Amino acid sequence: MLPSKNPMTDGALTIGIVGGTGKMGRAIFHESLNREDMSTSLILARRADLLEADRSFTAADQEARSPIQFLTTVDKPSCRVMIDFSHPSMMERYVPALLRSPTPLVIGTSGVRDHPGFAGIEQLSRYAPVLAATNVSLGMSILFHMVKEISKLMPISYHAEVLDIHQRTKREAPGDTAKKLAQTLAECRGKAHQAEFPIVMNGESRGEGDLSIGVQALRLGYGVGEHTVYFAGPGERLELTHRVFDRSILAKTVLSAAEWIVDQAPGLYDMNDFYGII
Ligand SMILES: NC(=O)C1=CN([C@@H]2O[C@H](COP(=O)(O)OP(=O)(O)OC[C@H]3O[C@@H](n4cnc5c(N)ncnc54)[C@H](O)[C@@H]3O)[C@@H](O)[C@H]2O)C=CC1
Ligand SMILES: O=C(O)C1=N[C@H](C(=O)O)C[C@H](O)C1
Repeated sequence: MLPSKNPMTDGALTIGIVGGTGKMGRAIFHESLNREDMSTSLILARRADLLEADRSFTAADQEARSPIQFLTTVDKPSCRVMIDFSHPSMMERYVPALLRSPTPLVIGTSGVRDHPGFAGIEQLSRYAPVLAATNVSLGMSILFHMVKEISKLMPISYHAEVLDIHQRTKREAPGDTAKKLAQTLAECRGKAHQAEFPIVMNGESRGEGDLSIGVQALRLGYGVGEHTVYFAGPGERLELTHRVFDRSILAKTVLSAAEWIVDQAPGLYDMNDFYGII
């Protein structure tokens, strides 16, 4: 680890941001500037993104309390905790370094669990604490809890569907949260009714007695994220919606989660562990 030479940052928790050029990465960096007890020491991104973002990075560097390393590959982590909100392909650029020098990690990038690089994350979790966070919002952790409870009560004849709405440029459609909501519905409804509830993407018209759980995605506009779980039966429909209005609230939570994860024992954690939700 690089020692801090700046009295302003001595004792501060140093963070590395993978995907620091992206919407979440920038939000996390800017929130870190509001934290006296934190300091960004490393930003990892693709070369093209670093070059494109050159001007704003110069400004970011000037705004920061200590010098930032801008890297395309990490050889030795110069941070106490790494934070990854990027693309699954980025894992190969820093996970080997974290394995060599076990370093706590918060990873919120979508699609990582389906990527071969996740084996490295699982390996890392044997030596350092890792928080793999599909969705960092408190409201979303509570929504998952509600979905589990409602699934026990909802009759088998009621149809369940998930709608995922995100900004036009989001890469995944549907996203990880929507898929995980559908999996949770399938598991919990399956257990409650001793039946199989298949998951279908972009579900078309189905028979009334079809138990499948459809997942739909809309990609439009510039907002953050919105998920709705529907339960519909004769003459009624229950809708549970979670909306994020501002990325800065996600970034604040990520920093609190980073602070939390450094104090945990090695292992793979999720946001329920952070929030203390069973
Ligand atoms: N867990 C959670 O609560 C949240 C998760 N996310 C996830 O975090 C990730 C980043 O989200 P945003 O910042 O909105 O995305 P973005 O598109 O604004 O930024 C993506 C970042 O990844 C980097 N990158 C590296 N390789 C890439 C590739 N092959 N293709 C595209 N980008 C590449 C880009 O340089 C950039 O820094 C996504 O997977 C998103 O779903 C976003 C918000 C909340
Ligand atoms: O890309 C995003 O923005 C988000 N992605 C995550 C997902 O799709 O699960 C979480 C959140 O909805 C924001």
